[in-house]
Amino acid sequence: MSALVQIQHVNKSFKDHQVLHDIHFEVTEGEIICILGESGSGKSTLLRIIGGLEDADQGDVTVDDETITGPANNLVPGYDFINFVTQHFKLEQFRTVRDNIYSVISYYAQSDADDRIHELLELCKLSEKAEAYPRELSGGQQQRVAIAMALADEPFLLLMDEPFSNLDVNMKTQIRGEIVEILRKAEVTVIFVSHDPVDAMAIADRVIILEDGHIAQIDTPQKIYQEPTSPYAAKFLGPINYLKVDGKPIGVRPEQIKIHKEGEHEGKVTKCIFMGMHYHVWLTSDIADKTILLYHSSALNIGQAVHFNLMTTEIT
Ligand SMILES: Nc1ncnc2c1ncn2[C@@H]1O[C@H](COP(=O)(O)OP(=O)(O)OP(=O)(O)O)[C@@H](O)[C@H]1O
Repeated sequence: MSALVQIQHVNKSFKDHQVLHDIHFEVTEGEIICILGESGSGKSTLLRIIGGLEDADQGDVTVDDETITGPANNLVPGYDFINFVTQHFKLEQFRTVRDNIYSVISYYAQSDADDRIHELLELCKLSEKAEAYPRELSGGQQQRVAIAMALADEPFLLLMDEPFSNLDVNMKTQIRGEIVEILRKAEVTVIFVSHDPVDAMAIADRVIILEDGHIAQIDTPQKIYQEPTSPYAAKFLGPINYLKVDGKPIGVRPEQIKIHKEGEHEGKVTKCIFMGMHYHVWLTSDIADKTILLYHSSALNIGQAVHFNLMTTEIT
């Protein structure tokens, strides 16, 4: 597969504050990429530069071999083959679902527009809601209308800024699952920004960890989880313990620590909390400066002495 998006050595400052440093990566057609980083790390600025809504100071962005330039070079910033979805998507309240989608492609010949709307309603599982108004829809259904609208004119690239951050926590998993299914079926290339590692792991083919405007790591979620190249990248995808074994510092995920009566290392339980599927257990041990977190299938007593093994590939 060829690279649809190429970002080459992009730098960006606001006054004397450099927010992006030599950003360089490619996105293959059909890939879903998540840009993950702390607040202020430069995620939205990077997304806006890719979409032509912000000027880079240096560097190049191309999408399908077309050079993307920002507002300094375009009277109307943005490109018709790149669509944005944000958490604040706006549906027209006095238009039905069908008419909201139609508003994006009203310049199509009527029969083409009707066919496309039919396809999108099916894809986004909204066929039965075609004549409903936004106020008659659930949050997830409204989100799917926003996605249908973003896909309507068949963009090459979809840019999504924190698309799931406004969702109710209880509904987030389901809605996120529905959206990713739609995006996969549509075979659209997606770059989305999030600060939530679960979004990244549940959706992305590859994750870009942005630290203070620098790319800390780009890889699959699995690889970053198992082999992070820095403590910043490691902590972003989930809790991690830093231990010292044979004089060597290593990072170990909680699920890589197994309590066993003949375990190699010793510890003492300081806290144990029931979490549904398992207990979160905290231990003190000679091999760690801070308490160690692990998951265990049954309750342990505070003060109880335990032995444990590390089932690790090392995370340094
Ligand atoms: N138009 C602007 N003018 C001046 N500074 C800006 C502008 N836009 C962003 N910044 C600054 O650039 C830095 C990066 O902002 P950006 O919004 O890209 O970060 P982010 O990672 O998306 O953060 P968040 O997760 O909070 O949205 C921040 O320090 C922000 O204050």
